[in-house]
Amino acid sequence: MTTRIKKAELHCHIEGAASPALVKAQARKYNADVSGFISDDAYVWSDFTEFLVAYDGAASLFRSEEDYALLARTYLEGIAAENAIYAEIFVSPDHAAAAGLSPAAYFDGLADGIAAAKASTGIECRMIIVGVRHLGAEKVEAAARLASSRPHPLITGFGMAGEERFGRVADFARAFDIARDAGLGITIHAGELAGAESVRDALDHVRPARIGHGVRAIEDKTLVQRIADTGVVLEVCPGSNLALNVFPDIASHPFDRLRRAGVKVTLSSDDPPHFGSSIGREYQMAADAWGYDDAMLTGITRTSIEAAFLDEPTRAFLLGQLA
Ligand SMILES: Nc1ncnc2[nH]cnc12
Ligand SMILES: [Zn+2]
Repeated sequence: MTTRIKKAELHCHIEGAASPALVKAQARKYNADVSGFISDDAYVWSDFTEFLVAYDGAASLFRSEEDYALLARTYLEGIAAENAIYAEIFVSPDHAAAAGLSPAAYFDGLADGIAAAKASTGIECRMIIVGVRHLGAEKVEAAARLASSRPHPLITGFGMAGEERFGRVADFARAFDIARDAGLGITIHAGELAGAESVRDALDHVRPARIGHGVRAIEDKTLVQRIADTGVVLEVCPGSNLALNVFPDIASHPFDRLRRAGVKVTLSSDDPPHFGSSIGREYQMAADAWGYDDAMLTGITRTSIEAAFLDEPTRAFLLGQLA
């Protein structure tokens, strides 16, 4: 069993971490109807486009600092119970604004939840502001400018999520230049819904430290070698890739092939309750599918913490817990 392995998660959308039960409680609080995307305590969607509708619907029910503090604390205490010692969460000011929350209230609410979970479990957490690709380059640049103002000490990165098939990566290059120039860690979703060319574009135009997913790079051997040579870290989310049918089954998932090719791979759950997953389940699935032992899995956690958008003292402290 992998329960005793110390874990880390680099790729989890905080609005996507809200369980159906929590969203239903929020719906009662705000007298909202969620039957369009929740049924029998499960999210209801059949493809990525419908997933985004459910995601946005859930996000719309977190409307105050207290709501977000509850969401962050619930998620972090839940993964700490699975022996996670570190997490980075994607936070979306565009979703908060759509729910009527200012960036400051959004970040303060999340930070309150992060502090509460750290006090109760010791888990460390940092935030990555994401632009939403299908809202267009102007909105993503606005998110990058917000991130570059360094609005909260726990915000250490900038990324982009949303519909990968919208627009071209080059359209967003300026947003990433703004964020990189402000000293933020850079990650971008690529190679999930679009193929190897999406990953190549991300490397060429964004020069990220990490790529969200990146798994369809496997379609191009020279690209895999380029990723291995450059040391760009992949935030791999196998449960998400199976649920969204990026790959039909775990046997065809390229996680282990990428690792054997020298690519730095990590494990995350992306939007855990949507995909019937959690960081604990991702580690167990890796152990079951690819025969990873405790040392291998701890090595994956070490890769995550080495790639984390973190200050060095905190990184050293976390790595010390793996020794
Ligand atoms: N898997 C995913 N891909 C792109 N955008 C997302 N937002 C939340 N989950 C996502
Ligand atoms: Zn994601």
